[in-house]
Amino acid sequence: MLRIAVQSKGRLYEDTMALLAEADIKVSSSKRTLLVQSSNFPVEVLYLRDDDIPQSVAGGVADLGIVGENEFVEREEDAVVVRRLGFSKCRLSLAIPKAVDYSGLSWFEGKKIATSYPNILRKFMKENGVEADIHVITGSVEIAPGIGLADGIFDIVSSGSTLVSNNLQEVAVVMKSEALLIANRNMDDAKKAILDELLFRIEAVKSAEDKKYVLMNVPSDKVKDVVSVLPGAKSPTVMPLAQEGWSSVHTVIDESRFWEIISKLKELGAQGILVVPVEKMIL
Ligand SMILES: Nc1ncnc2c1ncn2[C@@H]1O[C@H](COP(=O)(O)OP(=O)(O)OP(=O)(O)O)[C@@H](O)[C@H]1O
Ligand SMILES: O=P(O)(O)OC[C@H]1O[C@H](OP(=O)(O)OP(=O)(O)O)[C@H](O)[C@@H]1O
Ligand SMILES: [Mg+2]
Repeated sequence: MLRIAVQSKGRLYEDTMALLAEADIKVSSSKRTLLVQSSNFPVEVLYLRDDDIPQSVAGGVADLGIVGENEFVEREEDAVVVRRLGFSKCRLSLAIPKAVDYSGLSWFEGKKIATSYPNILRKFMKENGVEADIHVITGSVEIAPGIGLADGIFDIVSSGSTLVSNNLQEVAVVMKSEALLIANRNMDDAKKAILDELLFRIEAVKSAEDKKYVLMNVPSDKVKDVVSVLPGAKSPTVMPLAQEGWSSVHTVIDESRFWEIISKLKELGAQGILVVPVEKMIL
């Protein structure tokens, strides 16, 4: 049995649970139980605050964890990054009041910066030869300059709307972050085998993300032209239709490319185009 540490609620929770569900790993998300066994896969989920996930994995309380890169780097715990998961994308940035005329990093010399990420900030400031006064607070960082608690902040930015509503400007991006799957260094072979199966499933889910299965009817004399405008496909499937002179063409493409080629397909006489989501893909 593998134990996987997951955020109990917050920004990571939903995408993490969705990933497990797509990998067909059933776990009830009963809010009061902190340790829940899957009913159809040898894992149990330990629900924690995200701050505690790196340490629990490094120390072996959990075998695996899903945590933001920002939190993992900040905690400086020793665990293996097994896979980047592509969700909860954000960045850690320095921001200062909008009214300030920013002159570059040296502006922060001697200034007070509020943050929940002192280790990352300290390292960055040291590398850049700036001495600042780092003030640690655990939340509501963006209001610190407005209430006179600090001159600037170092915090998570995604859309930037929290900065805007607090009259702040982003002046430097220090690191980019996304959710990571991390693992304890000392898993035994039985646990590694379960991890391999889990990774196989995650791979299948991630490969299918944004992929569409496209089916269309094409005049048989245009099949070659249609195939030549279909991007990336290894080799589309071409089948005769019952109606003579027509063929059915099937392929898998990136959703983003679909809109580029749709008009070309129509020009070539493709009809009855169906676009179907792909759930899993084993390459
Ligand atoms: N606005 C955002 N957009 C995208 N990802 C984000 C955003 N805010 C946070 N994250 C990512 O999600 C992680 C968890 O954020 P959340 O705000 O839920 O943390 P928290 O308040 O510390 O939760 P906890 O109660 O578990 O300690 C962050 O460490 C970061 O990696
Ligand atoms: O750039 P934005 O899109 O505005 O996102 C950034 C904000 O999102 C997070 O907070 P969250 O909304 O999770 O609330 P919290 O402060 O309660 O953690 C983070 O702490 C920032 O404050
Ligand atoms: Mg936290």
